[in-house]
Amino acid sequence: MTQLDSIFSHVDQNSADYVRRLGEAVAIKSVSGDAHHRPEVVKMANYIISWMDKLGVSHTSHDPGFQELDGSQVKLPPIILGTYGTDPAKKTVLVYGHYDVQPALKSDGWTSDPFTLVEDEQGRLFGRGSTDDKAPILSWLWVIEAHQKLGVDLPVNIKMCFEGMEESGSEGLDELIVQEAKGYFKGTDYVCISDNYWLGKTRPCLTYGLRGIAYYKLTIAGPAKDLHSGVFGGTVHEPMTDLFAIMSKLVAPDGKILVPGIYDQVRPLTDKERGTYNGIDFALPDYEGAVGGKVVIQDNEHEVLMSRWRYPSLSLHGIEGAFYSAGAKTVIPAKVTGKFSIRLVPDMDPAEVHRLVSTFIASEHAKLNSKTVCTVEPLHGARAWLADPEGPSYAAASKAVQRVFGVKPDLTREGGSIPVTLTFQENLGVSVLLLPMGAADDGAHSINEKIDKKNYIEGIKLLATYLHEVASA
Ligand SMILES: NCC(=O)N[C@@H](Cc1c[nH]cn1)C(=O)O
Ligand SMILES: [Zn+2]
Ligand SMILES: [Zn+2]
Repeated sequence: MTQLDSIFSHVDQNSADYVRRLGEAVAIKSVSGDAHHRPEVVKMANYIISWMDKLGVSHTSHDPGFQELDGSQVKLPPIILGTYGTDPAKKTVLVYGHYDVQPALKSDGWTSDPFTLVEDEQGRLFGRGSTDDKAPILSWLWVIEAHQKLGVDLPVNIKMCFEGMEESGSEGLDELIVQEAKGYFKGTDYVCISDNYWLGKTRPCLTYGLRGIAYYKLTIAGPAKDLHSGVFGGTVHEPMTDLFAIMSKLVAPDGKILVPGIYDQVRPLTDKERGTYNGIDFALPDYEGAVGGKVVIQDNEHEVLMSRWRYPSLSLHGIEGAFYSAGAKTVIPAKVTGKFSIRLVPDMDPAEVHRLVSTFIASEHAKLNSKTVCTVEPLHGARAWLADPEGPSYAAASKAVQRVFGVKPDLTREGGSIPVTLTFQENLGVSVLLLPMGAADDGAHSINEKIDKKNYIEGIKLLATYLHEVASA
């Protein structure tokens, strides 16, 4: 039996424990976007630290300071830097992940409590953060534990960087990476991140590109207080009317962004790039399954992939300050804030995007001839990331996929954003690889987020095998 064979059977034998521990982590409501949950985010950091202590991973916690959230100063959760092994004869792999999660309420439409991990008869593990990103970050720890339990030498040194603000703009992380590039992060040979998803449900993939993001708050303020629409309706400029008018000018129903100049910065499509879409294992019906309805704009697979990976998109997310409860309250909201974001692609620059967006919104507001006050505030911005999927780390990951799953992985890009990928690539000057565990239908950020038990357990084996392959690369 090889070392990896014994690790695989150890992982299989301990699968119930891994699921139970994922349940402990999911029960911690580490929602970074809500100030009320900040103590839970810190509790999740402590949960990880307690495992690091048990496993002999040395660690330091970095305090990024405070952020302004909902009008008050809120302390940011720690960035945890861990070190396991410092053997100069071994390669060093830096793994990154995040322990915060998106918000979730049962009333959003979850079939079970979002913070109680529930396994169904198909082996799906439902719970907020199950796939994004709690199972992946815990898996790195289980890989270390498996080696220790079996007395197998881990063939690489591992550095770990786990943050608690990824879902809310990664506050303070870039600064720490720049500051520690020649300190803590020195000696990193490769970066590996498990925080995205396969393209479908069966074939694993290696991911070499992500879109960036520019997130906005658009506020329209009018009267000093909410008004009775029977008493004042028809006599005042209404913030909600103006907000709807402006937000409807940002994007067309066919997904085209209407902000003038926004497509000028997009890198042109070459024949070489077009060729990379051939042979990717991706089917429209499966995608519609993940979407949960027949509402896909494009009518062929390549166009869907290009629209997700290499063209920008603009999504309207919500409105703060608007009446949304049951009943028929006849209110004129005094001040409303629309939230929207633009996913950025190579070569879009967040500063230039901000200039175009704020100029356009100011001119659209001026056209309304309204006495309301309109302000646009960028919340966070990050450029797109694109790597060269060649070299020892990608080759090692490809071999690992073939060893664990018996198939060659697809090479993919993705439409989401993990801003730290570019920061690592530019500041550490090493290859960055995304090695996902979850499947396309996991529903990250959505209701009923899940990870399939099979993906979790085989994912632990995948990360272990990747480390062994990297060591011999
Ligand atoms: N798993 C990565 C992920 O979900 N990233 C978020 C990052 C983000 C940016 N602003 C709010 N969240 C994403 O939406 O892509
Ligand atoms: Zn994530
Ligand atoms: Zn996420």
